[in-house]
Amino acid sequence: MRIAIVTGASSGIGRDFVRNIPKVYRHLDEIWVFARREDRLLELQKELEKKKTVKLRLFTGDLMRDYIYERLAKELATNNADVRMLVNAAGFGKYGLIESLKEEDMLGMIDLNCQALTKMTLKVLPFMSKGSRIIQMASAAAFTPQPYFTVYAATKSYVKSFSFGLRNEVRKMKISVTCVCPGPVRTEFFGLAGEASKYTNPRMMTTSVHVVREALIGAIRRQAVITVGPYMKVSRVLAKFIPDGITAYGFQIFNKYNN
Ligand SMILES: NC(=O)C1=CN([C@@H]2O[C@H](COP(=O)(O)OP(=O)(O)OC[C@H]3O[C@@H](n4cnc5c(N)ncnc54)[C@H](OP(=O)(O)O)[C@@H]3O)[C@@H](O)[C@H]2O)C=CC1
Ligand SMILES: CC(=O)[C@H](N)C(=O)O
Repeated sequence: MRIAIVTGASSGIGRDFVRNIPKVYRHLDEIWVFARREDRLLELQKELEKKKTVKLRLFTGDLMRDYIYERLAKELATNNADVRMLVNAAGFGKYGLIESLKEEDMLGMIDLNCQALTKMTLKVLPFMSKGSRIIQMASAAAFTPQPYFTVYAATKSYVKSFSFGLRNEVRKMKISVTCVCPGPVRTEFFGLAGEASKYTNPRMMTTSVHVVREALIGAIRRQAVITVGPYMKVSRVLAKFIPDGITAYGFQIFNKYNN
């Protein structure tokens, strides 16, 4: 069975991947979608049923718990799955001073953004074959440390580094890995992130549809990294030349100025 797997499918970027993957992969049998909110996944399933594009198989549950990977491992094996595309889009960020954030949220970002993404990749990789593609959602926050988004930015640096390392390891299997680094995107992310939206320039905001389009084009071309939008492209170049200490200090000043 030829499938795609998408985490974070109940909203934002992940949901738009599910809507758009069938346009570029026309011979998929199913897309397996992961998120905690079953009502959202059922809505998406109905939407795709109406369009008669591809069947969705729902994996409702928490990616920070083991049961979801146990079910996945069983279903991959029993369905003789050939995973053509894996998209790791589940993630969250909490903005604020370290001492004001809850420890469980900070550790949760590491668990979901890094550990769950890694676990999903490791579980799925043996079921991928020549020509398969992996898309990892990082962020422009991966380019440099960001005070007040400290843990979130650190998790995204991990995703970027993991993606580059993995890309080189799986090249011999003809599997490609693309790391996607958008700036701010208008999704539910900012509803959960705390005050992050207060410091976000609306002109820099883009849509999840735009991010997904760029990501899918980049993945088809087997690009290593996709930086979405002109501001983020400039940030990426600057981050290569300006020492981390200076950019981190810049973020801190900017946020103080806004307080
Ligand atoms: N929005 C932005 O500005 C940017 C986002 N990104 C990254 O893109 C990715 C997608 O973000 P975006 O679409 O904006 O955010 P959303 O908040 O819209 O979506 C997050 C998704 O992750 C899922 N999720 C969260 N926690 C868990 C969990 N414990 N187990 C399973 N699923 C979970 C949510 O589903 P549910 O709640 O139903 O479980 C939801 O489907 C993230 O990795 C984010 O860091 C990168 C750059 C910019
Ligand atoms: C939330 C994000 O990841 C975004 N790149 C930002 O820094 O606002």
